[in-house]
Amino acid sequence: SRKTRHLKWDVEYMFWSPDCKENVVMGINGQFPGPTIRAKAGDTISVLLTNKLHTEGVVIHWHGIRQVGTPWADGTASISQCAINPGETFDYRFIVDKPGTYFYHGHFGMQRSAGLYGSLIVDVADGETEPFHYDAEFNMLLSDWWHQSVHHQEVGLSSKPFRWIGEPQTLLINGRGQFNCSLAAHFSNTTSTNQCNLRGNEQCAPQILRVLPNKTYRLRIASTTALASLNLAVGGHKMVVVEADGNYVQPFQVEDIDIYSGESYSVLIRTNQEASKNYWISIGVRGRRPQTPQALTLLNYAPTSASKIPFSPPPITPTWNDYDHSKSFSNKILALMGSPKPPRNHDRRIILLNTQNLIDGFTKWSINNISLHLPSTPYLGSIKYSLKTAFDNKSPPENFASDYDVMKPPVNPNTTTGNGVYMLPLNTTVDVILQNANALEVNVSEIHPWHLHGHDFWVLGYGEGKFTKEDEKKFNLKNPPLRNTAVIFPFGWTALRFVTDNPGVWAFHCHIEPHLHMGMGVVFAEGVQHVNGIPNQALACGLTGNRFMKTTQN
Ligand SMILES: O=C1O[C@H]([C@@H](O)CO)C(O)=C1O
Repeated sequence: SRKTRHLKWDVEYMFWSPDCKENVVMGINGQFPGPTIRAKAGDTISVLLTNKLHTEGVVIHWHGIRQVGTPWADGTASISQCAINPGETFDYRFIVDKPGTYFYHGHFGMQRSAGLYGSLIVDVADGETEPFHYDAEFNMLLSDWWHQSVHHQEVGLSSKPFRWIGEPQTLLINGRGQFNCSLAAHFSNTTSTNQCNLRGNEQCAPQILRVLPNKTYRLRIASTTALASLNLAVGGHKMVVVEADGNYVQPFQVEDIDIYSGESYSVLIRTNQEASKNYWISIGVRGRRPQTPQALTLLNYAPTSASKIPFSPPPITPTWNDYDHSKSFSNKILALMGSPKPPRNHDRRIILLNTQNLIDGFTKWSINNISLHLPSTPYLGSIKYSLKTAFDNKSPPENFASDYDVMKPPVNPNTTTGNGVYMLPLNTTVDVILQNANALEVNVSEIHPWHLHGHDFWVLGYGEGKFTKEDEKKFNLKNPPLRNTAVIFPFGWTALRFVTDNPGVWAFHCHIEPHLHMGMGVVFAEGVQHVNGIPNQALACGLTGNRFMKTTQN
């Protein structure tokens, strides 16, 4: 019984107190985070999205949904569609074909950082079952929050001298965090932290996970952070990881999980601990020197009162730069037996060097020495209709200079902007090697979670230093996990493989919002001549606007 789920959404700015301090957030239908979409695999989602912002366009990306046959609904401004103007409505209509834990978010400017996000949960189709058992589930959408407005942040990032956004003030769980107090001040040895005095009905009050003893719970955890890499632990409870980015994985047990921006996991916990106690769920920052307190909430065993403080302090986040811990977690993620396997060989290999650079003194990120600057006409229309002046037709480089030292800052940090695309013919197997490098400062290389639109890819492996031809011998072709986001570790590389079976124009970028703003992404155009039925409204701007707005359907 496949059905179409019709939703009507208004996007607007509103006052909200995500971390007990009032601010302006982007909300949907008066809610922050936006409404959770719940559907069954095979359903069609139709979101009639009205832009109620007074002076800005908006688009929404359905993160992890491949948009097979509907590339114009991917919600990427300048890539798959024109931004929706104030007062206008766009119908996002697409099929959710695979069960899993997903989310949606703004993909124009830094609107995701401004709070434009929500959860998208796809259950198995009627008559199907998940390959694991659980009694009930909870949904946890993780994000990070700054007090400075996103406009202020964008101007700082685009200024000379560069002004970095710094670390977040607060981590949020389902849009809720505490800035000026702690739920666990009792356990703190500093007196500067106040114990929170919340009634529970505040916008910043934590959502408590109420559980029954001796049951199995599925925690659906997704991260839409603007910057922070996170680690999550449940005091006194082990977790069994069963899903990653909407794909089943070989179950494995851990004490804590790392989750990077753009990723999602399902973990199972068994409520087999003493039922007269409560337990902390704690989330802390990884990969960057933290200046943000842990996010906390409670696992509350019925019938114990939720106001009973746990017996033990919150689980401690592993040291921020303990990358061995992170790598060990990443290497445990393997596809569940029976999952689709990658082709044995690749047709094309694209190596992408990630560097921090300067353009006329402005700080940028570049891929093979080009910092992405999106054109005003969306690629989907300009490629489909061969509007050659819409963007740079020269293909971007597929590799970088062989003498480049990834362990040192760039010898010549100067670079240029560009908007060229990688043209990918249909039905080819593409390998992408993401190569990390030293940033502008000596001995600094950062984590970058890379997200691909329109596809899942197989993660064939991670390695240290510069990728060499020898490294491909170590690729996992047996049970590599399918994902839509994969991290590159400092001074390392990550190898991905995917098959070009989905006509459209797909962004592939660092999911750290300020890094994308600074140019850290590329664009793949895949069999665009096979795309038919682009709604007029998706192209009503730039050169396609001039050309096509008079006809009814392209
Ligand atoms: O893009 C970034 O800029 C800063 C720093 O490199 C310069 O201030 C930082 O930590 C980033 O991730």
